[in-house]
This record gives sequence, C-alpha cells and structure tokens, in this order.
Amino acid sequence: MTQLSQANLSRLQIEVPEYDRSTVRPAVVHFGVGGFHRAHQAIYLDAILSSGDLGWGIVGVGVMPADRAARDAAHAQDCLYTLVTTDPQGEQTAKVVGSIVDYLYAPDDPTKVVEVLASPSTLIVSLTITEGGYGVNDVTGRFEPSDELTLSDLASTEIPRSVLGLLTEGLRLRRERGIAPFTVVSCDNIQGNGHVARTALTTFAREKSADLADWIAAEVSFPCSMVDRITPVTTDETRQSLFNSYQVEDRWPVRSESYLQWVLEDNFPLGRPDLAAVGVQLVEDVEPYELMKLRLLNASHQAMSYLGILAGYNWVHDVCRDPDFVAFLSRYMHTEAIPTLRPVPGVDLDAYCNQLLARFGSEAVRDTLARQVVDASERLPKFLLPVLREQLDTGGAIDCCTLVLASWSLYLEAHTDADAPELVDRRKDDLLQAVLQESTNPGALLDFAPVFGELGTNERLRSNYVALRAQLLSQGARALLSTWAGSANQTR
Ligand SMILES: NC(=O)c1ccc[n+]([C@@H]2O[C@H](COP(=O)([O-])OP(=O)(O)OC[C@H]3O[C@@H](n4cnc5c(N)ncnc54)[C@H](O)[C@@H]3O)[C@@H](O)[C@H]2O)c1
Ligand SMILES: O=P(O)(O)OC[C@@H](O)[C@@H](O)[C@H](O)[C@H](O)CO
Repeated sequence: MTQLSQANLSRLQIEVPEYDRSTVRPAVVHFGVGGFHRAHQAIYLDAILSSGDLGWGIVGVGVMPADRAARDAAHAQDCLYTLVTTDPQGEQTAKVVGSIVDYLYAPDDPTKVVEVLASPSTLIVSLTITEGGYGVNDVTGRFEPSDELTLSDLASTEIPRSVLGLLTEGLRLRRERGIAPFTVVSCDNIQGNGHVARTALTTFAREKSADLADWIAAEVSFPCSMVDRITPVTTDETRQSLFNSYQVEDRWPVRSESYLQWVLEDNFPLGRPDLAAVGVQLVEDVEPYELMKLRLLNASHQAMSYLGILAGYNWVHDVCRDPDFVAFLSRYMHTEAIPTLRPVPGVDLDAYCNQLLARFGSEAVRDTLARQVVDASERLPKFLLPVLREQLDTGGAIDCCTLVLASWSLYLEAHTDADAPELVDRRKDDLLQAVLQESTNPGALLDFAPVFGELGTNERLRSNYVALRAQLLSQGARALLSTWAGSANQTR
C-alpha cells in the first residue's frame, strides 16, 4: 500500500508525472475543481507539461463549503490525484496527474485568490462551476443570480466570496496596475458558455463600476468551448477499487470513460499552450459542436433518467442495455434532436449517435441516473427544451421530448410524499408546489415559467403532455416504452 504523495511517486506501479513538478510555473487558475476538471482540462495540461512546456501549471480554487474536502485531500497529497479511465472494452488505465500545483480554498484567504488572479503570471482563468454558477436565466438570457455567494457579493463592498466577485476584483486590480486581463474559458455544459460567462461577469462588474464593466467587455476574451468526457461522481467505492487494483491510497481520485474531447475557440490574447498538439480541436465556431453535444449527449441523459428511475433503474448502463430504452433514445436523437442541428464539420451524426449509445452502455463507467437528475430545473432548459422549442416552431415531432417532461412530472410527484427522499433541486419547493396542481389543472407544471418560459401556453405541447402523462401513469414507463418500441418495429 502506498499513500499518494510527491515523495512516494517513484514507489507507485502506475504511470506518474515524469516532469519536475517543482519547476512548473502556474499560469491557469481554475474555479470548481470537481471530478470533471480533473478528468478533462487538467489532463490536457498534464500532457502539455509532459511535452516539456512547464509554463502551464494550474492553481485550483474552490469557493463552496463542499470544497473544503477537496482542499484537505489536495493538501494532504501535494495536489496529486489518480485518474482511472475505462475504454469501451472495459480495459482500465490508471495514471497520476500532476498539473494542479496548488489548491486555494477561497474562504480561507480570499485576498490571496485575488492576488493570484491579479498576478501577471496568470494568463487563463477556467471555470467548471456548474450551470447554476453563472446566474444567467435560461429563458430571458439576463443575469438574475440566486446563489447566496453572488447575491451577498453584489450587496457588499467587502472582499468577495463568489467566483464572479473574485474575478471582478482580480480584473479591477489588473486594470489599476496596467496588466492586461486574463482569458476566461468556461468549460461548463452551457450553449454559448463563453457568451454566458461574459454576460455574467460584465453584468456583475457593472453593479460595482461601469468603467470597469466597460473595460472587461472591451478587453476580456471569453472563448466558447465544447467539452466531453463522462465523469461520474467520486465515491468511497472509487477509492477502494483504486486501492484494490493498484495499491494506491488516494483521497482524491477520479474515474471517467476513456473518450475525451475539447473543441475550443482560439481566442487567447495572452497566449495559450500548444493545445492542438495534445488533441484539442481549435476552431473558429464552436456552436455546431456544442449543439450536437448538448442536444444529443446531455439531453439524452435527461431523456433516459426520469423514465429510467420510474422503471426502477439506477445505472445509466442498465437503462442503455434495455432495448426499449435504446429504441426510445434513438428515436429522440433521430426524429427530434438531429433535425434541429446544423451540419457539424467532420462529424457523421449517425455514427456519433451510435457511439453515444455505446458510451452510455459501458458498464465499467458506472455512471448513475442520480447524477443526471440533480438540479433538473437547470438542466432541462439547457439541454432538452431548446430542441422542443425548435420542433414546435417547425411543426416537427415532439413526442419524445414531451414524454421526458411527463416523466419528470411523475418523478417530481413521487417526491411530494412526506417520506420520499429529498428532491435535489434549488427550485424544489416551487417545483413540488407546481406539480401538486396537476390533479386540478392538467399541465400545471408547464406553467412554471422559470423553467418553461412561455411553453406552457403552447396548445400542441400541452395536450400532448397531458395525454402522455396519463398514459405513463396508467401503463408505467417500461410498458409504455415497450409499446413505442413495438409500434416502431411494426412500421419498419
Ligand atoms: N461530470 C461530467 O461528466 C461533465 C462532463 C462535461 C462537462 N461537465 C461540466 O462540469 C461541471 C462540473 O461537473 P463535475 O462533475 O466536476 O461536478 P462536481 O460536483 O464534481 O464539481 C463541481 C464544482 O463546481 C463547484 N460549484 C458548484 N456550484 C458553484 C457555484 N455556484 N459557484 C462556484 N462554484 C460552484 C463545486 O463546489 C465543485 O467544485 C458540470 O456542471 C458540467 O457543466 C461535467
Ligand atoms: O454535468 P451536467 O450537469 O452538465 O450534465 C450531466 C451529464 O449529462 C454530463 O455531466 C455528461 O456526463 C457530460 O457532459 C459528458 O461530457
């Protein structure tokens, strides 16, 4: 058994960083060092460091109370961690990643975070702070934050605590000191993530100083990106299995599929590492790639999860090995999502969909439906509702999207029981209130404007939803999807 640390690297039987970590110079500050950052961007930068360019180390920053555990784990093992990937054949590979060279928990010393942001050596700030971290309303596109840290920073002149507050203060100091601003790269699953980051930061900054906001709007670059690697939540089972397979004791491991993709707009005024050399696709327009990924991959996660839970499943791979669910997902992809996409340079969409179904079906990735349904009220509007809106506008098929909404509604209804487990959604009280109205006002959930905007007034959607919800209630998810799959076979 070997405890992971810099001093113990040579004793490990798995791949470890060969570069001299003591000479790595940090140039990237990353907010939200969760599983995904460590399985994705930190891996690309680890490859850059391994290529001999030691100028691109990462300083991780956490701002949320839950990030205390990451701080403790990171500090206990010199910010090293193990990534275990599994390929479609179930083959596992483990490697220790060295690109994160420091971890700052902002509440411990927010001034230090601001000074790192203001330092001329910081060239890029990247973000994986979840969809909820930006405070930009999906329906209106306006900055309407609701998280406690951002709201308290907006109201106070004290040292900031939120990501937007810290970035604004760091940029204010850079401007005051005559230092050019860093580039902000959002790596969250949000369409136009660079534009959303720009809206969030400039609107926040405007509340502090109009001059500063104008400077940020004119000078800061916010390249958009499409990011992809399925990364389940790290659990004790992840730690135990790493220990059993490789005898590494690691408090902070991460597990993901082997698939890896990053499509990025090339707009880095202060420079960037040679990302193309390590597999990043640098493009002028990320949008076709984003739409493909959000509407096919992320929306399919939504499409399978509420129905899957109603059918009694827990794991993504189990749902995606059930032929009736596979038929449903395939129908969603081909008849509802793909008609809303633009051609994607170099991508065969049929092959992409087949590959997705294979990725979802990989047992070794062990991804849960529970991970997909957290904060559904943030995810459905970003992933699935844009497809539904476009299909309604063009008179296209909407049955699959509507069935997903009906299944969400029954999933919510199950949480109205006093002894049901707690719904994990920041709008949970309003959602449960809305779904309780369904018995007297069919379609009431669709009237919940923060999620659906004006969609509730669409007669075609509403009548379809009411009918499919009733069918789902009377037949159950398994029987209904089996009927759908049966009628699809008959029409072939
Ligand atoms: N996990 C994946 O498969 C995957 C793949 C592609 C993209 N992503 C993107 O990465 C994001 C993070 O995923 P993850 O798997 O790392 O999740 P995670 O829960 O492991 O980490 C999320 C991080 O974001 C921080 N955070 C959450 N809300 C915040 C807020 N309001 N302000 C500041 N920080 C906040 C958390 O404290 C944590 O550090 C996702 O929301 C998604 O947009 C994830
Ligand atoms: O992480 P979210 O909330 O954006 O979405 C949940 C999953 O769909 C997502 O994490 C995927 O696993 C990921 O986007 C794959 O690249």
